[in-house]
Amino acid sequence: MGLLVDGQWQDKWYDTKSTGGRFQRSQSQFRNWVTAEGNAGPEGQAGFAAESGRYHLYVSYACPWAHRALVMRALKGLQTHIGVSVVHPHMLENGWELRDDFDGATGDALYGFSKLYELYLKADARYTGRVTVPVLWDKQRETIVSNESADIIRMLNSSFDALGATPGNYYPPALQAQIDAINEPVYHRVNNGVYKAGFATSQPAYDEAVDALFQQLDALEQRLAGQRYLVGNTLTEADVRLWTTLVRFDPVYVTHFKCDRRRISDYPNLQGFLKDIYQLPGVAETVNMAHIRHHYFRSHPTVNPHGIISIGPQLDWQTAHGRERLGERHIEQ
Ligand SMILES: N[C@@H](CCC(=O)N[C@@H](CS)C(=O)NCC(=O)O)C(=O)O
Repeated sequence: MGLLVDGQWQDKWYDTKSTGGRFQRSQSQFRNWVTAEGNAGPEGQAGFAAESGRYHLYVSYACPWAHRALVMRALKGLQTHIGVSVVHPHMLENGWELRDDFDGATGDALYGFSKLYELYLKADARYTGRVTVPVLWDKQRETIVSNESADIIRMLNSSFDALGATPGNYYPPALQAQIDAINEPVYHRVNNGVYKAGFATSQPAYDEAVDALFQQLDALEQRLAGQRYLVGNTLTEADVRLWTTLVRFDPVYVTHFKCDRRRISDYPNLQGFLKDIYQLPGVAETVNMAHIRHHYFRSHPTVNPHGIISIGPQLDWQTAHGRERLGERHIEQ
């Protein structure tokens, strides 16, 4: 685990001294936007034109943020238009490594780099910051379009439709306010909440994070009692964003990040929701549990010094979820 400082790699764990033991996630820095025609992004970001074969995703199967991008790529049927390189699950002194000596890890399909930070340096030789996945890479300009998953999934959702993407709008204009409203607490209390609990280095920091996490999961359980998805019966990006954390919860976060008040399998509605999305076409193939479990248990020596991988629960997400009773799934066109 480390970061680049003015183009130099430094092996450093997260600094929680100045924040009372609280983990703070840094902001992503590459924030350009792929649009259908190459026009500017929604907030004026530099535009890159959508073209088949031009963009490449660097992901980790372990990472919930990168997983969002893989799910959206599958829902939109973009597998033939956007290639993928998968990092090795262990993230240690060199950060993410582009090795292929673990089933499912591909190495670097474009440059043969062995470390992800080399790709960041190709985009910006003096980059300062963390070296994270996902990365959306432009093979034409040889630079990073974006390393922010929240933005990348919106680009995949809407910018590639003219190239023959699978129809479906997971961030439709009429629902954007509702999607944004639920994304906010889900991000802070759940997606990032599990990390805040797991990486806390003081009791108050941990207590705050787990309290907020389980309050939010309880609220989501209630919300999903009367509707199939987070925004009515329409499947949206908000569901994808919650789902990648739920998938990792019972097999990893309960033990490794000490999120052990309840399991997702103790929440009937969240568990049904998890299965419902898992069973969508193309989605189960994006879940690689060996990468998920090896990554977390082996990559955080401050949390799990001996790297023992726990036995873990038996998961059965292919069985009936019963969520049809709440109504038919709607996908906005
Ligand atoms: N805000 C980013 C966060 C991405 C992120 O933090 N990814 C983690 C893996 S789960 C990572 O690459 N961490 C490496 C590090 O922090 O050095 C996004 O959503 O794209």
